Amino acid sequence: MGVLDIVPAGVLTGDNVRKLFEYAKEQQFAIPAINVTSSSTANAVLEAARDIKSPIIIQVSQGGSAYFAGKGLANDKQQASIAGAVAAAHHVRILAKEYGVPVVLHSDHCAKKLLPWFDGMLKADEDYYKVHQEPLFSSHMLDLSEESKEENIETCVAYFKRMAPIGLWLEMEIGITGGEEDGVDNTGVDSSRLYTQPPDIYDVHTALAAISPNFSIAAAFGNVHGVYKPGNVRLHPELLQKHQLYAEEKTGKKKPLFLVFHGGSGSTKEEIKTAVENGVVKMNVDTDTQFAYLVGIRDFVQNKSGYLQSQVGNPEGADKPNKKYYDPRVWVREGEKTLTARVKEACADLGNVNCVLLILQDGRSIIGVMAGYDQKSNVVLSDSKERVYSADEGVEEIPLGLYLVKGDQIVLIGEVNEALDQSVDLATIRAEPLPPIRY
Ligand SMILES: O=C(CO)COP(=O)(O)O
Ligand SMILES: O=C[C@H](O)COP(=O)(O)O
Ligand SMILES: [Zn+2]
Ligand SMILES: [Zn+2]
Repeated sequence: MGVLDIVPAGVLTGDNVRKLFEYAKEQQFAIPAINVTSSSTANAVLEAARDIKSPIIIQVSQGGSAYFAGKGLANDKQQASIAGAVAAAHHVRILAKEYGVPVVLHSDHCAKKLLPWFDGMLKADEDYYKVHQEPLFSSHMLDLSEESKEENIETCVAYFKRMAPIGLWLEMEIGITGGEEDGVDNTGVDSSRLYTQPPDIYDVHTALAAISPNFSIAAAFGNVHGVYKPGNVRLHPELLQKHQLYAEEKTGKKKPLFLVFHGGSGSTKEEIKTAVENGVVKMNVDTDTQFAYLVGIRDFVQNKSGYLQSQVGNPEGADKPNKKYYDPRVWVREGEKTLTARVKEACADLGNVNCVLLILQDGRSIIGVMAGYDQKSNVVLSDSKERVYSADEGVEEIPLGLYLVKGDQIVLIGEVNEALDQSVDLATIRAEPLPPIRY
């Protein structure tokens, strides 16, 4: 049974969102939530999900929404953030079905001072509901964690009463995510506030469960936005088990909480695994995917420098045109490929892969991601480049194995007898010199 037996492809709303998260909790995997800021980044995320046949969460922050609308627009009343979020939502709604994967369409942190942005999105959801009997978005986050617990819960309850009847999921935050988020600088916050206590979580659960089961809690366990030098961030995902046990004792239900992991970038595979074991169903990743998007473009600009200095004239001749190098569809595409690869890695870390996935890497350097699906006759392998290799296209069954992506070619390095989801340290298996490290 796969995820498409549980929920349909396309943007999910209402009980389908809960069904997906319930399935994830049961099966002990989580879904990455990737911040997008443009159609290009949104498409690259959808492409990753499509390649590995996995559900995905696409989210926009308040600043990301304004960027989606265009930085040239005024945003003094959150009008650009509202319009940008709505535009992003329609874009994702139209394309999610084409990519054929379930998508949770979400808005990220909304602090008290940004509530006009939230109000604008909620109005768009209500208007959409009148026509389509479902909201525009799947879910929204409220982040009143800077305020008192009472005010935080009260605000969430008031909004949730409006959201639940139209099929919107609510994510709320209690305890503070360190680092920076839109207009809120939590870099100097007292470290005790970075770890939420079980009774506080349970108070949230009690207040929201009285309205609807469709909500999740971003509990702080030392999470920080951004990536810093090792040792700066002390993540304690094992604390999440205490929240589950506390709520379990009170409610009599096993692992009753849907938990959200903020600040996913830079986390170790072990930390991620522990979080998922303790009921995390969503992990936010922004900083690492921002960097991944840069890498492909950076490398292209560096490697093709001689072709990018003028419209005409390159190392092959003074009269050679360079259009096929400076066309944004060429160089932006390189960023999309490296972003797609990083999203697949996040999916693999979270166990959110409905096929065989091989990540070829040297330490933290990804040099290729292979997604495959082998049902004997129907092999599909993607090298996270343009092509998807499939049996239908006349490519014969491709054995499961360790592959090296070399230019447009995929080279089999070694066969593997059983399906596996794993990262492969190329240094231990390579039979030939490493290609240039791309990541
Ligand atoms: O939590 C996040 C967005 O809400 C993302 O955090 P990172 O940028 O640290 O991945
Ligand atoms: O809040 C965390 C997310 O990474 C959003 O970031 P942003 O506000 O820079 O868009
Ligand atoms: Zn916060
Ligand atoms: Zn966050």
